[in-house]
Amino acid sequence: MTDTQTGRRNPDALVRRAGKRADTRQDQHFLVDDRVLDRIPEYAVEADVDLSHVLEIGGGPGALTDRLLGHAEEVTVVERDPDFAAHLREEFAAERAADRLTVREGDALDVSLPEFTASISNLPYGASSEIAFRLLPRKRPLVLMFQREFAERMAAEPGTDDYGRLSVTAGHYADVDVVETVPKEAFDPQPRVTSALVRTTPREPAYTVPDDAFFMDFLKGVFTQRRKTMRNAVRNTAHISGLGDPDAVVEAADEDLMSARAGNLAPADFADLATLAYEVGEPEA
Ligand SMILES: C[S@@+](CC[C@H](N)C(=O)[O-])C[C@H]1O[C@@H](n2cnc3c(N)ncnc32)[C@H](O)[C@@H]1O
Repeated sequence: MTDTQTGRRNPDALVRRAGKRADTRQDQHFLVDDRVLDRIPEYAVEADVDLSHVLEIGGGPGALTDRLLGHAEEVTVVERDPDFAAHLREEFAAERAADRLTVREGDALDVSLPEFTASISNLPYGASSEIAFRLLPRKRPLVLMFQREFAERMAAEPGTDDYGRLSVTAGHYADVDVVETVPKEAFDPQPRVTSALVRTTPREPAYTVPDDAFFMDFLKGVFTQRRKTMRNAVRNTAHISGLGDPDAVVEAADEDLMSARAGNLAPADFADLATLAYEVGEPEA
């Protein structure tokens, strides 16, 4: 199981030992490239991230979990597949690592997440955006594997085609760096797409918004009308943002911002606008 030269568990052997075929409908594409696996936690170490309690979403057979236990004091893994959750508990039970590892069987979109100091994960790509929107407001450093296009949208700058709700949300909470592109060959079974690792560093202080949930809904609304002026987008998407009086927002907001399109505004502009909208636009309670 353990490579005697590197002291690392062999990911292929872990997959075999899990005694289960990967189900790609559940986004089960496992990392089998030792060099990539070794580098992932290093991206956190080189940024001086506090690794006292690392959250891993989607542990699978445990090759990344093994690396995380090599760096973190405590690791919590959330895994939806009951067989892999049981496998992870068993795999590390015999080791001293067992008392540093908590396995939570469940869906990362609805299990309660512990207080963590960082999240390092090779995510299920089908749930990337929901998981990112769940993790970013926790304002903790993240090292996450995504589909490459998703990573590029997350890091996109205003005025580019890739810039959207995801870029604004990510840029609102954190500085975002795409630190590595990972080829399909690093996984088994191979995904159809190229992957990329993103590191986010929380902004301190973040731009403040009065209510995170309202902010997310406001962004969702105006970006569904990204080709319209903000004036029209704010008015037309009140059913999404929950604004009772969108006209009051348009009246009170800066003319230039209302004449711009969502794709050209910076994260700080959205924070200001959402704050104003929350104050004067009668959002749903
Ligand atoms: C891309 S694999 C990564 C596995 C392992 N960490 C690795 O790097 O090889 C994603 C894992 O997430 C699990 N998963 C899929 N959807 C999930 C969800 N909604 N919540 C929690 N785990 C999920 C899958 O069962 C799978 O084990």
